[in-house]
Amino acid sequence: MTDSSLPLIDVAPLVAGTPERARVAAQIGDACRAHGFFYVTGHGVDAALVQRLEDLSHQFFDLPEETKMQWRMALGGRAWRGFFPRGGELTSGRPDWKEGLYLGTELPADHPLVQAKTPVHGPNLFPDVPDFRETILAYMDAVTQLGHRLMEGIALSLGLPASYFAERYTADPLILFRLFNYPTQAVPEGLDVQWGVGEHTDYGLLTILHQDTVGGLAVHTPGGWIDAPPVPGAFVCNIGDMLDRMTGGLYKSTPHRVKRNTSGRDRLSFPLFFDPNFEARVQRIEGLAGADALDDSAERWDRANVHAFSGRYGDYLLAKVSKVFPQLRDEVL
Ligand SMILES: O=C(O)CCC(=O)C(=O)O
Ligand SMILES: [Fe+2]
Repeated sequence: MTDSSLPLIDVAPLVAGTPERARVAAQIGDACRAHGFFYVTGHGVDAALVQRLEDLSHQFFDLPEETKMQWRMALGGRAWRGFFPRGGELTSGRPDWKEGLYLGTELPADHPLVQAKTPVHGPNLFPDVPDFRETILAYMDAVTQLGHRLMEGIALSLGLPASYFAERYTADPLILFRLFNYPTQAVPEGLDVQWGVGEHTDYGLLTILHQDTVGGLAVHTPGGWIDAPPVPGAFVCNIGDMLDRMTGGLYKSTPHRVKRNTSGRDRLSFPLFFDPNFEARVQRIEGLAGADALDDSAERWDRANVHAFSGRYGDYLLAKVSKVFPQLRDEVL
């Protein structure tokens, strides 16, 4: 256990594909039914790679804002990539007190999906910090591989074949990745900021998050808000709206938020969103016991009923993202 009540799961057998992975899958299943949040260790992602990404991210965020604005999101166009400044992203209409770099699977300009102007697909806007590009790409690759293994565990935990999600949704997953910096600096007078990130659920299947040692993430469990403090060497995983939708609410996408950082040190966090392919049509999994697909919109942060959604994952995502970055909506939609 950790010093919060979220479970810590050693996923080494799942990563290695040994028979003990059934036991790991059962632990993941318990966590998804109880909280939708868990920590993973034994994940095989190189600690030195994670440390290198932290060091380079500090180098980047320590640059003057006008330098970082050379890589601003407006220049990323439909690919939805690049830097956004403090207060530049909204949750439920209010600015969050964080800055970030939006990234995703690196696709060249002549890739068919980019040629077809598919939103959120394209080349990244890599800042001019030595080794940053290579480190980001290596990290996204390693954590995406982990995402495939964790989805196998989630499938097994539902009594499905390990390849269930890969066959339907994630052979070519949509990977969005963000580097966030939560500045410890005070919020300027007159800006209506309450949180580092306001309460929300994630949109897709599974989020795999590295956070540094500062802390601030909290999870809204059925029993109330609990902290998800940093656990050295562990990733925090949580399930998103599409898994809630597919499982008929058996695995809930759990609301979470990040406190404003007043620690005296900037806080870094790196969420990687492992999501269905943009074109995938999201369907309910047949025959799951206990899945009642209850409309819980009255209690949800966004008052939405995820079970009423049908269509392409990409459409769900775009509808959400345009609320977060209203200024980019016209560019992309
Ligand atoms: O920074 C964190 O700890 C969480 C960020 C988050 O919830 C998100 O980006 O969806
Ligand atoms: Fe989140």
